[in-house]
Amino acid sequence: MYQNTRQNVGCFFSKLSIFRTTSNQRMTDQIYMKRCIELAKKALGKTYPNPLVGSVIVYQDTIIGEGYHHKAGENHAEINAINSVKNKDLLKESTIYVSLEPCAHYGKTGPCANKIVEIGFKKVVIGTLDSHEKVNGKGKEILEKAGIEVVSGILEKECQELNKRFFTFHQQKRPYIILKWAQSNDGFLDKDFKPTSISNSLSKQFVHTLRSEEHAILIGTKTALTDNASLTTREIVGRNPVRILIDFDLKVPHDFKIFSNEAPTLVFNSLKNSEEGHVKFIKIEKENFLDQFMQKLFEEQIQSVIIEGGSFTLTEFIKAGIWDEAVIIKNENLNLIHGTKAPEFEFELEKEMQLRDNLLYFYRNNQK
Ligand SMILES: NC(=O)C1=CN([C@@H]2O[C@H](COP(=O)(O)OP(=O)(O)OC[C@H]3O[C@@H](n4cnc5c(N)ncnc54)[C@H](OP(=O)(O)O)[C@@H]3O)[C@@H](O)[C@H]2O)C=CC1
Ligand SMILES: Nc1c(N[C@@H]2O[C@H](COP(=O)(O)O)[C@@H](O)[C@H]2O)[nH]c(=O)[nH]c1=O
Ligand SMILES: [Zn+2]
Repeated sequence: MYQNTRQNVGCFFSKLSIFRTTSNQRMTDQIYMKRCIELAKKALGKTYPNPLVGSVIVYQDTIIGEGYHHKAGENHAEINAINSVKNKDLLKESTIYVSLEPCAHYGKTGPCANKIVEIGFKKVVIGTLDSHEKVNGKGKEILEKAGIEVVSGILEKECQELNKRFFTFHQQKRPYIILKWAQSNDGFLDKDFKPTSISNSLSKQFVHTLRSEEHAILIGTKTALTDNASLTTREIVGRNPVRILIDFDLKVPHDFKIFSNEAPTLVFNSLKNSEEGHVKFIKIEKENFLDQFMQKLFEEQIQSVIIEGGSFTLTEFIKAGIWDEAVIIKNENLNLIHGTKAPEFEFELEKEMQLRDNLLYFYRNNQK
């Protein structure tokens, strides 16, 4: 009996130590995965239509290589991480961490899963599987079939959040939609229907950063006509998003800033289909507009859109429930009394931020 108890206690402690080792390993994996996410984010806004991916290579608890995907057409994260390792002899004894499942298809570069097998890594740790139809578990399968130990789902939620645009695009066959506007204390977008500066210079820089992170930016006809908006990221260093204009009757004159050669522009209209330099006109019916629009943006491979207004355009998306995030900038010291009313928007606040006298409210659509 005493012997049995000792055996049971021994068994309990050995199970506990296995549990401790596994949970320690999981915590270690999370630390390296966090670094993969950090690396991937360096290319935020620059990889379209590709996802953001980061990778680190670990040999005996030391990072010996790091890489991330910089731009579509260039090396994938894993390849950049492998290339960064000085002593390639260590690779066979190393673990490669990657925030997204290694690819299994021939795109502009060869499959990373094959490269990992060819090198013969000891272990692969994956953040999240890739729902892109060309990968979707196939990368993991290649690795496992080659006898490599694969662990997946490390910081899975964070890795999915990292590629929220990419996943929404492939799973829902539409771009990730962010609504954004600035309103006065009394709820107006402008004074007397004329362009009005509501946000301060810090918010403006913040908005230009948001613009640089998204694939495209959208405005409606009236905003283009009233504001002569350029929709660039000139307040910061960052890429200009693709500009999208809804202009059924092609009312916006060709010499307006939205047609400048600083970025490509897509004009959704009811008159013509044509490509004129960096401006593409896409014909669309008014009926059932939003569904058709989402489909056409999917065909154009637009992965995310920040919608900057005006009120009519924003409200159409809010009413249809087609949005993923919203950012509202409020200037509480400004009353405009008369003008374009801000969209009606009553959703649960996720977080807020203060930039001098501007309050920024952030929302996420949980009702999709
Ligand atoms: N403070 C802020 O953050 C912002 C302020 N503004 C201000 O807002 C004002 C303009 O806003 P608003 O008057 O609401 O106009 P919009 O800029 O939203 O333009 C509305 C027009 O766009 C076309 N359109 C857009 N979406 C759709 C759709 N889903 N279906 C059909 N047609 C569509 C229609 O054109 P058509 O009638 O030709 O068919 C519609 O009349 C401006 O004064 C501007 O300065 C604008 C943006 C942001
Ligand atoms: N007035 C206003 C905004 N207006 C938005 O910015 C667009 C102009 O962009 P750009 O031509 O690049 O300066 C304009 O058409 C409208 O969509 N945005 C804000 O953050 N705060 C503001 O106070
Ligand atoms: Zn790859």
